[in-house]
Amino acid sequence: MSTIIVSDEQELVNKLASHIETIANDAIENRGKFFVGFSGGSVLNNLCECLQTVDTEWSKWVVAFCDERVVPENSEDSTFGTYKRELIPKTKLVEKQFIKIKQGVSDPVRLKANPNIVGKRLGSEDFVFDLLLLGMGPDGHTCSLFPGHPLLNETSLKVASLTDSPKFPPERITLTFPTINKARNCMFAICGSSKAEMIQRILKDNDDDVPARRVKPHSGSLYWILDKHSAKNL
Ligand SMILES: O=C1O[C@H](COP(=O)(O)O)[C@@H](O)[C@H](O)[C@H]1O
Repeated sequence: MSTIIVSDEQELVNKLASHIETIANDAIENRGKFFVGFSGGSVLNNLCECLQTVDTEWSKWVVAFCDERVVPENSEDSTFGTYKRELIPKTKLVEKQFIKIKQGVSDPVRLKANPNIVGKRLGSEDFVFDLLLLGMGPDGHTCSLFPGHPLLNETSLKVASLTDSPKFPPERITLTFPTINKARNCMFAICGSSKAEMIQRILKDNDDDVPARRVKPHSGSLYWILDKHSAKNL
């Protein structure tokens, strides 16, 4: 595991950019494509900023989501919708490179079908993400895997739906730990003192009750890029 502590958000954005560029270009050189998972929440702004400086073959990228909120694409809560508005116009990524969920589906039967659609697009049993770019909430959740939620213990589904997210909106689709922990690289980018207590519980107290602490790639690399405020208790 690598823990990288930087002085401010701008430095965090620069570090993210250089790590993403290295991992993406290595994947493209060795396997011809780069499979990456983007997160929502505050890390989305850091990613939209840093990706504009990355030097890569954009056409080789395939982008999925670590989690997505089941809301219409034009909602400001839609993770894909926000990347569509904030990132696509500023890079050479195009919409068809994104593996999206069916947006705005709210009835439980169709919602349950959504993970299958996403799961199919993620390919065969041995599908592996090259990189998951992860955030963490002040309660320690990552993706849409919340403290105490039964999905923390999911062992068979690659992608799951939930209708009881404690954070708005309640209906979401999320990668599960079996998929997350198969990734070649998992990279958290965390800013702000509201995350300091959870960072302490994860990196100092080794507290497995915190969902983000359960990100432990089996044979991949784990990075925590922290600003000095989130790292203040370490
Ligand atoms: O709801 C979500 O929250 C987490 C953390 O977001 P933050 O705004 O507290 O940084 C995010 O990683 C996840 O993708 C998102 O759907």
